[in-house]
Amino acid sequence: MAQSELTLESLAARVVDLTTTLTTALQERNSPQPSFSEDAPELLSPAPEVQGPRLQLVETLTKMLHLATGPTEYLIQQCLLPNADGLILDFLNRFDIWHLVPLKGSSSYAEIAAAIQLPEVTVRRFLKQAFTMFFFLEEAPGSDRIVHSAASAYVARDAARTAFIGHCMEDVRPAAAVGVDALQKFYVGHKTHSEEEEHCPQYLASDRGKVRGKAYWEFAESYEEPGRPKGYRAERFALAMKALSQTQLTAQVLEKFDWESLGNATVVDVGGSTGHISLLLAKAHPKLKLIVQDFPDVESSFNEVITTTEYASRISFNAYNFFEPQTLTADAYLFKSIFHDWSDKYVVQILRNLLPVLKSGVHIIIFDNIIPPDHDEQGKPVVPLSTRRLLGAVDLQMFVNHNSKERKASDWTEVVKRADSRFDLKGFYTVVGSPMGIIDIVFNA
Ligand SMILES: C[S@@+](CC[C@H](N)C(=O)[O-])C[C@H]1O[C@@H](n2cnc3c(N)ncnc32)[C@H](O)[C@@H]1O
Repeated sequence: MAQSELTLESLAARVVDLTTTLTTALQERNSPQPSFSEDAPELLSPAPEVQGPRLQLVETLTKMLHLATGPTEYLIQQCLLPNADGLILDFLNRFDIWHLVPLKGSSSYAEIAAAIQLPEVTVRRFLKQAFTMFFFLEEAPGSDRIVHSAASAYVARDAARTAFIGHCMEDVRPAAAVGVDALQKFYVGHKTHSEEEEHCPQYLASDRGKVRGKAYWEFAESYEEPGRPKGYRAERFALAMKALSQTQLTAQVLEKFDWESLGNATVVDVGGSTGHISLLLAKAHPKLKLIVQDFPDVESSFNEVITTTEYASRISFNAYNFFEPQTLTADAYLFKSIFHDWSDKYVVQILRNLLPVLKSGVHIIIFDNIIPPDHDEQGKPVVPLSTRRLLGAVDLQMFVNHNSKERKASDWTEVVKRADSRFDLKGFYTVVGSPMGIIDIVFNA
């Protein structure tokens, strides 16, 4: 049905159908149903029979909400809510309210205010807005005591999630605020989009009154402020990547490549950060040896994550700058969430830096977002609205932070072939419910 023909009633009927399909699929798998409570399931089953109707339900409800809201209220909301939502999320995270309310317990407004040395009246004002975002709630309406909601408990349970919020609120938000300034300064009057890294909002953003003026990675490594160690933003970013992985069916996507077919193989995880992807591979494939490459400063965080695990003997660290020629010989090179940080010009350089060590048959495995087409040949949307919105947001975040972009299958083919015609694209593999996919490339000398 065309969007213009949708009515509240037709949407409501579809909501009922999809709700039945989803709850039945969960029951059949003995999976818990979603709930508002602190111990709500963090992620519904990854099975396509669950993820398919779940995403369609979210889309149908979103459309229904849009109709019920109407254009007047919608515009007011769009102008006011993003600023307020960002402010609240930044407040909850920087003052670590997540841990001032105990899981399975409660805290009073006065206790929270005393712990963060803010006036109680201010804390009440900010928390009141947080409740409307489903973060925390009063123990009972009007109560003086605060308890966790499903969403706030989810954040409190894992430091990677607060790291992800910190990255989005403190690294990206100031740059997004000057995104249009960057368009006006660097892009107006040009026919093509610049491939230069310094033409991104990150360069114009400021922190505590000081303009950044440098690339994100350099900024994250070198930034200091009173009370925080130099480079804390880089360490936080590494942890944030772990949180993002938890939401993208990472293990399922990773297994779309037949790792067992490599036999007793060495895999280099280029830009592998603290090694959390290599850890997944080491657990699932005992014959693999993994080498994580990243900036030298990442090694201490890598050691914290990997050395205490039983897989440490098969995962090592190698300090390497991927803008230098590769020196390690391996059976496969994995690039997980690397290339979306770079415009085509730089992707080509990074791929060409593999050439000195490549032999025929070596795999280059790109694990990254693969943007689906907007519509099929009949004009029907290919992916649900919520996925399109999130992918669009990630794409813009790449512009804001790096002047890079997310890529469709045809963009991937084009940039890989631009790097070297001997890179043979064997296939694109995706999983329902994840924006990410595997691109398998084999080098043909
Ligand atoms: C988006 S993160 C991806 C990390 C990891 N592969 C994952 O998926 O979680 C990009 C990584 O590339 C690393 N990186 C950026 N520039 C690099 C360079 N020139 N040489 C080596 N690593 C680099 C960063 O330190 C970071 O760990």
